[in-house]
Amino acid sequence: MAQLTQEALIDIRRHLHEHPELAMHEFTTHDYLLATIKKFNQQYIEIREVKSLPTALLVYVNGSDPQRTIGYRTDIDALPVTEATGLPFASKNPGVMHACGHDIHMTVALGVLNYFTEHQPKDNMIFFFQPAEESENGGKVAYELGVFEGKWRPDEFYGLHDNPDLPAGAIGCRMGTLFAGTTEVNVDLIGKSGHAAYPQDANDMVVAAAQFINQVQTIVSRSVNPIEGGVITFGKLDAGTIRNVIAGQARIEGTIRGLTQKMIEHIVDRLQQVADGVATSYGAKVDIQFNQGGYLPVENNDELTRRFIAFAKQDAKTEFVETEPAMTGEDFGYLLSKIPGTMFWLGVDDDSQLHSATLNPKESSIPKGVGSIIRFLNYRMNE
Ligand SMILES: CC(=O)N[C@@H](CCC[C@H](N)C(=O)O)C(=O)O
Repeated sequence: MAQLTQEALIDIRRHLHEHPELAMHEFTTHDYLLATIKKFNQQYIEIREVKSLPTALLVYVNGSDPQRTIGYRTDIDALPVTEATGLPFASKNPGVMHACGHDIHMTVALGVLNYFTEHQPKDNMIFFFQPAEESENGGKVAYELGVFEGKWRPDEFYGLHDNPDLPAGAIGCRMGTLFAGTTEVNVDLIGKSGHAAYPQDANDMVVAAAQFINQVQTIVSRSVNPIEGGVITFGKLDAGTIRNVIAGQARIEGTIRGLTQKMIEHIVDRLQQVADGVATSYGAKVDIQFNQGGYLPVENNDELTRRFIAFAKQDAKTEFVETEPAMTGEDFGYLLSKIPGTMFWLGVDDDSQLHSATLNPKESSIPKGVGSIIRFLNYRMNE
């Protein structure tokens, strides 16, 4: 196959968009990526599958005169969101949608890989198609399985995330922290169910959950330095079965965000205190669990990011935007804690936010993103 045209890239993106799959279940996505890559020029590449992480895919590109190995990562999973875009290529998997733009990420990665299969790079390259970014931290899982050992360990790692607030195709980046660290929180409240008419004989966990949620609202407003900021969002609450039975149990699921590990730990401590307080005042069992997994703050490496930004600013065809840190999380933070690198934004110009059922990234961002990344990588390899 020759170099992919813009039309071919759009077809790829639409196919991926139509067939989204949840974290660690990206089997048809994996097969489609593999089939697509097998159509590329195989002369310089080696494709690798990982038995213990079956939806992951890696591709090694042999450089012509390698000084280093450059890694490029894309995530491949989708979200449990019911698509409401009305697009002709909307999701065919009910209740699942590429609502975070990973279809765009994969297409850009394929575009860049395809270019380097046609134009042998100077340095070696590794393309990592990573499962499970939205949950289950596929990047950390891969690292801990030893996927990046030996020649498969990049010296430096790059990856992008789409950004609806930036113009289509623009590249956004910053020195230091790009994304927050996140920690998942699950709270189980256990009291005693009973008849709606006899509250004195029951222990109502709807009321306890409401109290817990209300009290938590004071953590960020009263216990967090406003200059540093933090987020606690509960996206899910389950309690009770019917209007006239007092709920003996409730479950709350949420996520914490902070730009430093210290802030995350501070919020975790305060949540534990609020949970203990609600347990005491309601005579309930409140079990709170935290899981950070690989969602460490995304810390861009100074030297590599300075070079990346310098390139983007002077490249006439790249529109560069210096961005603020964002409270979105990314398990690329874990990989960047092990291997130096840079994460950056690709603008996709849309009114809908990430994780929204109406997210509709502008496809013109794809060829622009592919072009900017190829030019950056060639600059990096040849400076
Ligand atoms: C880019 C993006 O939206 N990433 C996710 C990462 C989720 C991390 C974890 N599962 C959590 O919910 O805390 C995000 O929600 O920011």
